[in-house]
Amino acid sequence: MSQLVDDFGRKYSYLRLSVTDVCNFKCSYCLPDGYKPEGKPSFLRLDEIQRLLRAFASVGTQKVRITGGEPTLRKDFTDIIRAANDTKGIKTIATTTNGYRLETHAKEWFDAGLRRINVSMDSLDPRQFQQITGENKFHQVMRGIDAALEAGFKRIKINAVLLKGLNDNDLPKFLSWLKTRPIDVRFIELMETGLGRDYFQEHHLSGNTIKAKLLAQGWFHQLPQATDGPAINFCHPDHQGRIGLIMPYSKDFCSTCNRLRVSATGKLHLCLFTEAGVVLRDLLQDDNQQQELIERLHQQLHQKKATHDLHHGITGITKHLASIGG
Ligand SMILES: Nc1nc2c(ncn2[C@@H]2O[C@H](COP(=O)(O)OP(=O)(O)OP(=O)(O)O)[C@@H](O)[C@H]2O)c(=O)[nH]1
Ligand SMILES: C[S@@+](CC[C@H](N)C(=O)[O-])C[C@H]1O[C@@H](n2cnc3c(N)ncnc32)[C@H](O)[C@@H]1O
Ligand code: SF4
Ligand code: SF4
Repeated sequence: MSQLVDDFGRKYSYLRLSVTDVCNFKCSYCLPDGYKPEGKPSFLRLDEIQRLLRAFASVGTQKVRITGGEPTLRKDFTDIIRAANDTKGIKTIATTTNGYRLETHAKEWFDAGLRRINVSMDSLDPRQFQQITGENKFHQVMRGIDAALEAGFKRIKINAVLLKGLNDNDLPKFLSWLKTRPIDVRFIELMETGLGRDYFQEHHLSGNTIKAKLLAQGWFHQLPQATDGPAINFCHPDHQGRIGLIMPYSKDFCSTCNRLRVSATGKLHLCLFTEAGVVLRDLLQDDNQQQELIERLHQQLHQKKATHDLHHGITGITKHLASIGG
């Protein structure tokens, strides 16, 4: 079956699958008032997820990231990992989590086939962590990161959204933390979403400020590897860990886009900031629908635009990133 390619020649081998919109945190840049259900949610069932993964794998998807909301809130989270692991063609199974269940479940997930974990940790100061996430769970998440390293995860990525006036002075703490740990800390530039224009204007900070500090302290830019995500990575001979910068407002950020998203209710999002989701769920009900599903995917790829429109403040239907998993 042929690989998914868009009209700009970009190939899609990475699926970000959201499995729930629900979240138990209240991150100030994402769900400041907590998760509010819109009607009765009906998220993809395990059998629908299996069919979806099979179809994506047959058109070249090799990596699946399970995200949310908070994906680990799903009771069948381990079964979802297993389903991905059992799908022929899927080579890497990853998740992005706020980490609150890592301490108790890291080993179980590793044994089910999960190999990459990205944990959100916006501050290394417990009080500021609580101020940003609305939860007093700093120590629990930290223990979870240690548990994941012990369980066999080789390198863990930490996501910190760069927030002017909140965590913009935390770089030294992060640097000393990863001196002796195989951890990649990635600073993500705050992205504007439908719910957050005022917040964006108050807190957005360019990743270039971090870049200048790193270069001045002997960190150097590591050449990107084929499997790298959108981060620009920096390393230092005295540090085991690395620093990454995700700068979606930088020039050419989208030129290497290799990812598609499916929402928790089974809609294909061609871009994180798409104007509309494409229903796939009607074609996830029976194994006999696989060919039709694959054709829909190929057709839709022609609609994918060259880049997002964030520079013009156009955020599409993405009210907050919990609705599609970042
Ligand atoms: N604008 C934009 N931001 C992205 C994209 N992919 C990831 N990000 C941002 O980076 C954040 C962290 O992403 P992760 O879920 O950790 O995944 P990743 O950076 O793709 O990680 P790897 O697969 O490990 O490279 C996301 O929540 C987004 O905020 C993308 O395609 N476009
Ligand atoms: C939406 S969350 C979903 C997974 C999980 N709940 C977590 O927090 O890791 C995925 C990532 O999106 C990031 N994120 C959320 N809103 C963002 C925004 N407005 N700008 C940049 N990153 C954002 C979070 O920091 C997190 O690392
Ligand atoms: S960033 Fe993740 S943990 Fe924080 S509110 Fe959004 S979905 Fe929840
Ligand atoms: S913003 Fe859209 S086009 Fe750009 S890298 Fe992200 S998903 Fe791809």
